[in-house]
Amino acid sequence: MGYRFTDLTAACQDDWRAYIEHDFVRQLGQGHLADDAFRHYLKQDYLFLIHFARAYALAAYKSPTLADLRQAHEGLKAIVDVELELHVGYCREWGISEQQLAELPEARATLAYTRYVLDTGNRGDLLDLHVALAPCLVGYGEIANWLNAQPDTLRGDANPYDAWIAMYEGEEFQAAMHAELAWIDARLADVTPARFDALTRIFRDATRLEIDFWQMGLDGSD
Ligand SMILES: Cc1ncc(C[n+]2csc(CCO)c2C)c(N)n1
Repeated sequence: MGYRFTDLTAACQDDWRAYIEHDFVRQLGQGHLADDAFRHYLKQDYLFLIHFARAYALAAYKSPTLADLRQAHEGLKAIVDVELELHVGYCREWGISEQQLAELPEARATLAYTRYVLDTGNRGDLLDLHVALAPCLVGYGEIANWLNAQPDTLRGDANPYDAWIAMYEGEEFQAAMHAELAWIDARLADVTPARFDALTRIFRDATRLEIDFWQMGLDGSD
């Protein structure tokens, strides 16, 4: 007993590295990711964010305390009022209109990942749901930090994806990531080994679905 978040990543180290260091991420960092791969990713990510907002609404429903309810409410507001607006603006810069976003067919990788998270939250409790969301929240912060540690990562105007890296290395996002880590660490401190194994399965599934999401971007698959 006395588990921490790092025990989850350690328990599925190969999948976690395959997610953080995926070819999509490497190519984005080096600035030579194909435009169309990034556009496909951006479009599907719009749908992903909508379902992610629903997952925060589910977290509100699953909240046993006022503090948890407030946290879920803040997360939902941040996605609906800020992130989705930013995303729509970012898509526009990449030539994707709001009309196009509204009419998008959902790719299988998006369907699989988002519905998996919602189903896990429905079946389980608030900790199950947070663990299903963790690869998304914590992973993107770690990806930005990993990219910054690579000598072949290109920063500034020379890299068309610089703004993407900047968003996730930014103070605000990194602070949200650390708050989530602290929340999960506090909950994991007193789970049993059997419960930790069950949470590890959720974390691994969600991490593998993140890998599929990157691969969908590279392959342009629907
Ligand atoms: C497939 C996919 N996975 C993770 C993220 C990152 N992300 C989405 S919502 C959110 C938290 C916002 O409060 C974060 C970090 C993404 N955009 N797309």
